[in-house]
Amino acid sequence: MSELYLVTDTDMGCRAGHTVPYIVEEACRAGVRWVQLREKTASTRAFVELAGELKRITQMYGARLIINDRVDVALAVDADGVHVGQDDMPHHLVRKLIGLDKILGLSVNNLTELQEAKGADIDYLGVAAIFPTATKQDTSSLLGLEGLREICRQTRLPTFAIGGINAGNIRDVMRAGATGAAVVSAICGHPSPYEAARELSLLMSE
Ligand SMILES: Cc1ncc(COP(=O)(O)OP(=O)(O)O)c(N)n1
Ligand SMILES: Cc1nc(C(=O)O)sc1CCOP(=O)(O)O
Ligand SMILES: [Mg+2]
Repeated sequence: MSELYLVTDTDMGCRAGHTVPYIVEEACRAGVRWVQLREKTASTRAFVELAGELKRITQMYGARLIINDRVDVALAVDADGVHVGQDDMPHHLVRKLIGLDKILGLSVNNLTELQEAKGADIDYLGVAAIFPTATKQDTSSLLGLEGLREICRQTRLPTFAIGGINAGNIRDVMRAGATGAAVVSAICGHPSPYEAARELSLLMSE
């Protein structure tokens, strides 16, 4: 199964002429099985409606739907899980709210945060940021491939690298020991999300 993880961006999709449901369906058609709905400015109503639409699409393809930051939205649409970072709701409270059966992802940006996450009831780590990215403004300092390699070496949890990953560097990311790679612009900003996802999947399995 492809461990390519699509994180959505409505504005970026719009600029490329795509809606988020279109991007998600094309990516799923290309084999993507991890989808995170990330909406930083949408109203709660719009967020829930989009999440419901993505739930139908991801279910059709057997892909997981993860909701960024918002436990309430995840619960409202019975999503597969939630992804939180260091400034979001603490992961132990998220776990309490979503229950044991849902997927919980946590961002770690350095080795200290990795240590703090030891023993926590989380299912995977988002390891960030690997390379420079224009997609998120408030990123932590860059880990680079060396930082990624060290974090992967020190954990048994699945690791999804994120930040500036594209067709030119995804093989290096996988060689550094990541379980998978999470991307926004490489798929959402591409003229063909299907072709982009196919190429990335092929490269990461080489
Ligand atoms: C897979 C994955 N990894 C990291 C992040 C970043 O989460 P966070 O630090 O909470 O930042 P925002 O995405 O909420 O801006 C992620 N979303 N997904
Ligand atoms: C959602 C997200 N989190 C990051 C972090 O550093 O925590 S970087 C990022 C966006 C990654 O976008 P792109 O694939 O276009 O570089
Ligand atoms: Mg967050």
